[in-house]
Amino acid sequence: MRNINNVGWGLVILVIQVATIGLCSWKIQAESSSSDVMKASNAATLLGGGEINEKLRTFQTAINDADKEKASLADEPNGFQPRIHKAHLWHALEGLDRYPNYFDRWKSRIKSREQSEDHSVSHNKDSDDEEKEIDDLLKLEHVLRDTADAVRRERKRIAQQRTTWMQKIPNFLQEHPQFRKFWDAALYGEDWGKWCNGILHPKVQELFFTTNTTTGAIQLKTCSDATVAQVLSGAVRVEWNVSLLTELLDEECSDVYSIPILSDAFCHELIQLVRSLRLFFAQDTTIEQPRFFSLSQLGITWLDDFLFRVLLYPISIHLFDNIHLDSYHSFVAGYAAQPNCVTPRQFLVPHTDDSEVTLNLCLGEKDFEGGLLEFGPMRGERTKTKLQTDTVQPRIGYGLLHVGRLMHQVTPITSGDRFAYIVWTRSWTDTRAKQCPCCWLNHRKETATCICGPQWN
Ligand SMILES: O=C(O)CCC(=O)C(=O)O
Ligand SMILES: [Fe+2]
Repeated sequence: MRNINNVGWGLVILVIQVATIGLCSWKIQAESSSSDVMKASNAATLLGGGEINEKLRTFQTAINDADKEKASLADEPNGFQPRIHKAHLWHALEGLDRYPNYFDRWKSRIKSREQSEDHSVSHNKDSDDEEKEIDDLLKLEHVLRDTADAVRRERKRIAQQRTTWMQKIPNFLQEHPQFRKFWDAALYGEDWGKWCNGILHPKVQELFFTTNTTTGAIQLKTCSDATVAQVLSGAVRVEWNVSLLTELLDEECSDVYSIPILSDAFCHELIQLVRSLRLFFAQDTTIEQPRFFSLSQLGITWLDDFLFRVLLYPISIHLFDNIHLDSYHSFVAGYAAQPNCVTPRQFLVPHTDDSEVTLNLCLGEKDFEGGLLEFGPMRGERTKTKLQTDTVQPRIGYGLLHVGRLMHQVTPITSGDRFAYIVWTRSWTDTRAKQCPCCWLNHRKETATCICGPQWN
């Protein structure tokens, strides 16, 4: 384990790869090229941003086997299939307002195909084309409406699921009154002393908090006037200075940092809570069972708020090249050699997370064996293809911070139970906004086959 001081901050900065033709640069490029064309030619003949955007498409319908079935269901004389080809949907969404001639691309193609297919039939081609154009617009509208409906249905399902779970909590607390404090709203508004009492790891306590010599109140060092409620709600932002963080963070392996967060005792209490909740819910056959519990979704939001606002948000700014996180999702994952409903995993395959930055906080239990974390290369980097054997032994109460793009896996657990409190965070302004998500997922470096690439624009 290396102290972060030794590696220097230059090395810890994650270089986010920006796609050669990222969305933003693509827009700027398209606009400036079109204005050049506008100047050089007769503006009246150029519609929708200039001829560079109105060039004839040479799109070939190339669909894989899985899509063939769907395709056969679609009544497609002209190849415009926004449900199947995301490029069609993308261009219609991005292009319609800026390129009013969008559908003419397809119209011209249909026209030439029809002409070459049937020279003998003589009917009014212009009106046929117009019908197809309208047909395409309707098709697009249907796809958009169906997608919006699916999103609405999913949101409703999740909201109902949460309501059902929340309605069960009073019964749970009647059976398990010892867990009432987790739902105690007073924790939000009270002074920081409560945080130091039993919840936090002593090292965090010592470095993050200070005692006001006149009032005796415990305060957060870097914004001493802020109350717990102000910080947890995001009304007051926490900013950690580099020297404080260097004292607290260790680099466990390349691009993975550890930080002490929770006390052993509190980790143990959390495990008891999760175990009891799972067993309580499992008795109820009338409700949909969550695979993993998210404490926030069950009404305990203060812990996630604390992890996000006091640690993840301010630390990511320093650690991961000025990433500004804006949302989070957390869950507690349980592992055992013989998986069961409380600990459904035995190991975890190599993967990357659906997150910008991940916090992986080990809760224990004590003495579990196996369940090591192995970290590999960054997704999108071609150079290393095999998962490296950078192994990290999770420590109770310690969190590991890494970007979601870093490959990782969990080795099989051989004895005992292992629980990890995982927080996935997202940011609208970082990797996902700068790089085409599809290229990112497919390790694609060249843009030739990307719908954001030049041949499409
Ligand atoms: O259990 C762990 O330590 C890792 C879990 C994880 O990577 C995940 O759920 O995405
Ligand atoms: Fe993961």
